[in-house]
Amino acid sequence: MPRFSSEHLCSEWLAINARFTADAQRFVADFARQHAASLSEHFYQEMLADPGASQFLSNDEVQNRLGQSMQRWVAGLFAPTTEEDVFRLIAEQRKIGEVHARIGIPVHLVLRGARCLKGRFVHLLHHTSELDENTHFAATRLASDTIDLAMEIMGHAYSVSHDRNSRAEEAYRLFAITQNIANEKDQQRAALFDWENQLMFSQAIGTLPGELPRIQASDFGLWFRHKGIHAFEGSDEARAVMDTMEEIDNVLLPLFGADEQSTVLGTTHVDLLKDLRDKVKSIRFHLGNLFEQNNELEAGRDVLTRLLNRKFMPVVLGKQISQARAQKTSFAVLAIDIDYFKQVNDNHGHQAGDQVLQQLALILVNNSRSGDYLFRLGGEEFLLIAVDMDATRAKAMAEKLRKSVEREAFLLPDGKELQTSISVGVACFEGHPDYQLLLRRADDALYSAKNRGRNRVVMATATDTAPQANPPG
Ligand SMILES: Nc1nc2c(ncn2[C@@H]2O[C@H](COP(=O)(O)OP(=O)(O)OP(=O)(O)O)[C@@H](O)[C@H]2O)c(=O)[nH]1
Repeated sequence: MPRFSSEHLCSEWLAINARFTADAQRFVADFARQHAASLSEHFYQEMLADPGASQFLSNDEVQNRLGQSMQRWVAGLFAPTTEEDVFRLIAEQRKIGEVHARIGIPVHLVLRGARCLKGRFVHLLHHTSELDENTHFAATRLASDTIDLAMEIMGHAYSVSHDRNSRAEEAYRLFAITQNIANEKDQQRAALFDWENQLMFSQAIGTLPGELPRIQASDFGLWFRHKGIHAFEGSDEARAVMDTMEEIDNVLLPLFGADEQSTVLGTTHVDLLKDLRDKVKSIRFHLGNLFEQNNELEAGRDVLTRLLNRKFMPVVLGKQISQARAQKTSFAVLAIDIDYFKQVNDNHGHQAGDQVLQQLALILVNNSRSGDYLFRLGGEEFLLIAVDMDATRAKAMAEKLRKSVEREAFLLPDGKELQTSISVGVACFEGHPDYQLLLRRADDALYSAKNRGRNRVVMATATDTAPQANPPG
């Protein structure tokens, strides 16, 4: 999606301001600052009364934070004095748009919120007795145009981010259905070949048309109709495979069976065979393309450890958050990092380091449940998403993991053994819809575990409070 450059938007922002006198600009900026708190309060009253919007605002943390952010946003929007200020404002609107997309707030609610704010702003201006008619008119236009431009920038960032999230979501769905794409591809090609052989044999021995093996009922047909079609949903090629299978079963197969020289509706037996072969060829061709296009799905896994890589982390966290909010459950995020891993590489070589990473991945797999998600985020950093988990159990799980690593004798390529340890930062979902906040809390807790001496678990307690250390042992 093409987007206007920051320079272009900056010139538009400045052009809006330039249409008004310096006095009018100052007045609006002061007015916004003075009324930021009451505008924010009005906004939340209105939005909480809306059942569609209140689900995104029902959490205390959201309300407290958003109330303050909203006041800052209103107070800062009309006060740019330099180009640098405008660039900063543009970046801020983009960031807000991205957060809205990440949280999944429907765009109409964002626009509704903007309308509500604008209406209140105009209302307050209207009831300000000190204003002469000209200033009132200028202030209303300036406020309105500025909010519109801010919403436009926000809206654009929203759609770009939303598109990206949808593509990741789509890829994840596909990934989940067809776990090992290379295997699946070989298996399905073989299944298609099997059906073709069976058909040739059946028709060679004179099987009646009604009893010939139907492609839609074959292993390949079943897989494609029930799994493939979902995995490749929306693609023209998948539709073409479905149509071709239907045509083979419903049009071509009933024409078989007559003796070899006869013609059916002007079509000879040989023509029929050629037609069938062409149709199977086209299925094979489309299938190859479908798998080819989705080859990058394998990129969802880390090659060294076979854990998930960070590609699908936003999708998985987004899904967990929606589920936890809907079912009023909790889950935990464990940020895990090997201590002094650089020394392993330095002292024993990179290959030894790789082997340690693989063994650690195995310990993580063995100490988590099959519903949990394990990611290698890069280097020696791992992330465990422990589903249906409260803080007490998450802490126990992290401790168990830490102890398992501490006890493990890691085997090196030269046959020697090595002891190592991990630091873990644990954050539990608290109701905030933005997964970045949760990750940040887990990261801060991990950072704190490192600072306090490593080989320990630190729980990130409630938002904005200092993480609490859990002494090792
Ligand atoms: N063997 C191997 N090493 C890697 C890989 N990815 C990153 N590393 C190394 O991991 C090391 C990470 O070192 P640091 O970030 O300094 O952290 P550390 O030594 O573990 O220290 P603390 O985390 O502070 O306890 C670096 O030396 C990287 O080169 C990999 O895939 N294989």
